[in-house]
Amino acid sequence: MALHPTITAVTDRIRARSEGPRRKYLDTMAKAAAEGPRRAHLTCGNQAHAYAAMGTDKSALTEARTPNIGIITAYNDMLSAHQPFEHFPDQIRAAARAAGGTAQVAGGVPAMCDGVTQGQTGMELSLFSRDVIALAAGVGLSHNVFDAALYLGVCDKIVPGLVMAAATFGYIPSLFVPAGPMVSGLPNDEKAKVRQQFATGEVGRDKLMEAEMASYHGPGTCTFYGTANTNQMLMEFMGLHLPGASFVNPGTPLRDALTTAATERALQITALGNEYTPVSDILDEKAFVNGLVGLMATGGSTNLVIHLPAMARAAGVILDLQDFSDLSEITPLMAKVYPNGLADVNHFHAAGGLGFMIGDLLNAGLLHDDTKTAAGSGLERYTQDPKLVDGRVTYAPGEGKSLNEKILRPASNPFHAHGGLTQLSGNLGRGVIKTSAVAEERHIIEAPARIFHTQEAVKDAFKAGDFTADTVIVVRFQGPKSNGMPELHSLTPTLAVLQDRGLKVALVTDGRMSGASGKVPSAIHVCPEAADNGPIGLLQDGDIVRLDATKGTLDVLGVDLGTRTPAQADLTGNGTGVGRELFEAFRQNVGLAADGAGVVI
Ligand SMILES: O=C(O)[C@H](O)[C@@H](O)[C@H](O)[C@H](O)COP(=O)(O)O
Ligand code: SF4
Repeated sequence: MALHPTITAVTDRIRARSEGPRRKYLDTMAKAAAEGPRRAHLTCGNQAHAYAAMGTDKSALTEARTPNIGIITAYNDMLSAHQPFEHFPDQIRAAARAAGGTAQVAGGVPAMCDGVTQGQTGMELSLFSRDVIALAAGVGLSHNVFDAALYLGVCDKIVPGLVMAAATFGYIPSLFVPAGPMVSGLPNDEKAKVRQQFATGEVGRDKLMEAEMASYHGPGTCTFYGTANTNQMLMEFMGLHLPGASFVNPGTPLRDALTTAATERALQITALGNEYTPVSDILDEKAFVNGLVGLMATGGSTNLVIHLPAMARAAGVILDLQDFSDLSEITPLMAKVYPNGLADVNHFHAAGGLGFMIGDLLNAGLLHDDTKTAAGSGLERYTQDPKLVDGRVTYAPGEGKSLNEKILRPASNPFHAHGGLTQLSGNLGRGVIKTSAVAEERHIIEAPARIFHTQEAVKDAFKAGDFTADTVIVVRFQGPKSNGMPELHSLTPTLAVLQDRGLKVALVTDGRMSGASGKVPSAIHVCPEAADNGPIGLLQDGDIVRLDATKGTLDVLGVDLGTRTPAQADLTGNGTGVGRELFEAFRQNVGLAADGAGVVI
C-alpha cells in the first residue's frame, strides 16, 4: 500500500526542520563509532577496575574479543512494573555467557512510581526525574567498556529518560527489555467507580483500600493504557523492543525466553559482528513518525506529547505539536483500552495487540515499513507473534485480524476516524486535549471560569458544594517552572462526579494529567505557563472560557487580556520539602512543555 501523503509530508517536514541538529548528531555518532570498541581505549588499570569483580567472565573481558553488554536497570520495589527487574541481570549475564559474550550492570537509574506519588508532593519531582534518569544512565555508560546496552525500564518517565540516554549513546547498539503487565485484577472502571463513591462519601476508606489493592495486586505494569503502557507501544512501533515483547506477563516462561532472546540479539548487533545496528540508525524521523502514529491509533497517554519531543531532540530530530495534530487527523483510533474503554492491556494483547495494529496500519499506508529496528530491517517483522518452542522464542505470523472488535478494530472500521489527541491554540496559548476518552457531546464547552492555584483548593471547593453550574475549572501555576508540572490526576474523581451530576465541566491547566485520566475534557500543557507570563495567568473568576476540541481552540471570550495584570502566586513553598530543594536548577532552566519540558536536552 502506498504511504499516505500526510505521512510522507509530515516526515519530510520533520526531516527538513531537523536537518542541522540531525547532521550534527549523526556526525558525532559516526565519530564515536569510528573509534571502534570502547574498551580498546582504556588502560589496563581502567579495565582491571571494570573487571575485578566479574569472576569467571574476567578472561573473556580482558581478551576483549567477545562483546560486552552494559545493563542499565531501573529496578526498585516501589514500581510494581519494575520489581520483576530484580533478577533480570542474573538472567542476562547467564544468557550472554551462554551466547559467547559477557554482561555487566553498568549502572542503575531512579524510577518514580506516579501511582505512589499521585496527588502527593513527590509528584513535583516526577517530570524532572526523566532527565535525571537520562543523566544517571549516562554515568553508567560512561565507563565505556560496552559494545551493546540493554535498558530495563517501563514506566512513565523511565523509558523516555532511557531513550534520551540511548540516543545520546546512539553509537551503542541497544534493546529495551520490558517486564510486562501484571495479570488482570479488579477492572479499572470498577476501581474508578469506588473512588467516585469515596469522593461522595458513599463508601468508606476500607472499601476504597479493598478496591485499590484488588486493582494493583501483583508484579508487573498496571493494566490501564496509561503512560507506561504507551511507552511499551512506542518501543515496538519504533523498533527498540523485540517484536511482541511488550505485553507478556512477568514470571512466565515466554517472558524469560524474551529476555534471553533480547540478550542474544544485543550480542549479534554490535560493531564486533556483521550486523552493527547503532541506535542512531534506528531513531530517525521515520521511527518517530511511526511512534506518533502508534500514539494516535491507540489513544495513548498525553504525557508522550511532552516526552516524544524530548526523546526526538536527543537524536537530533525536532518534533512540533503540529506534527501530532496532523498525524492525529489521518490516524484512526483502533483500540479501546481503559481509560478509553473497559478493556485492559492483557485483553488488548489477547485480541491481537500491537502486532495486529502494526500490520493493519502498514497495510493502510500509515506507517513507514523501511525502518531499521533492533530486530532487523523493516517494521513488517513486528506483525509477528513470539511463541515458546523448547524454551526459546520463535516467531510466527500473527492472526492478521482482531479477535475482539470491542477492544481492537481495523483501520478500515475504527472507533473514531482520527486519533485521540488534538492540539489547542487561541488567546490562552497552546495546549493539548485527549478526546479519545471524552464523550463526543463534551468536546465543546463554553462556561464561566473558576480559578485555582492548587488541586487541593479545587477539592475543598467541591466539598464546600461550590460547583452548582457548568464551569471551566482553571488550575494554574502547575507548569514545569512553577512546581515541576505534577499530574493533576487526583482531580479526576471530583471532576467525574460533577460531570455525572449533569454539569458540563472542563479542566484548563498549564499542568498535566495522567495517562490514566480520561472522561473529563481537559485542556492541558497550556503554555506559556502562568509562571512564565502566559495568558492563563490573566484569567479571572467569571471569565467565559470556550474550549472547542473539534476546532482545536481555547479562548477567553469578551475580555481584552491586554488590560489585565498577571496573577501572582506564592511559589516559595514549592522549593522546599521532599527533596524539592535539590531541583531549583531544574525549575529555573526547564523548557516549554510544547518543546518537551527539557532540562538536559
Ligand atoms: O501517566 C500515567 O499513566 C500515570 O502517571 C500512572 O502511571 C499513574 O501511576 C496513575 O496515577 C495511576 O493511576 P491511579 O493514580 O488512578 O491509580
Ligand atoms: S504504571 Fe504508574 S502506577 Fe503502575 S507501576 Fe508504573 S508508574 Fe507506578
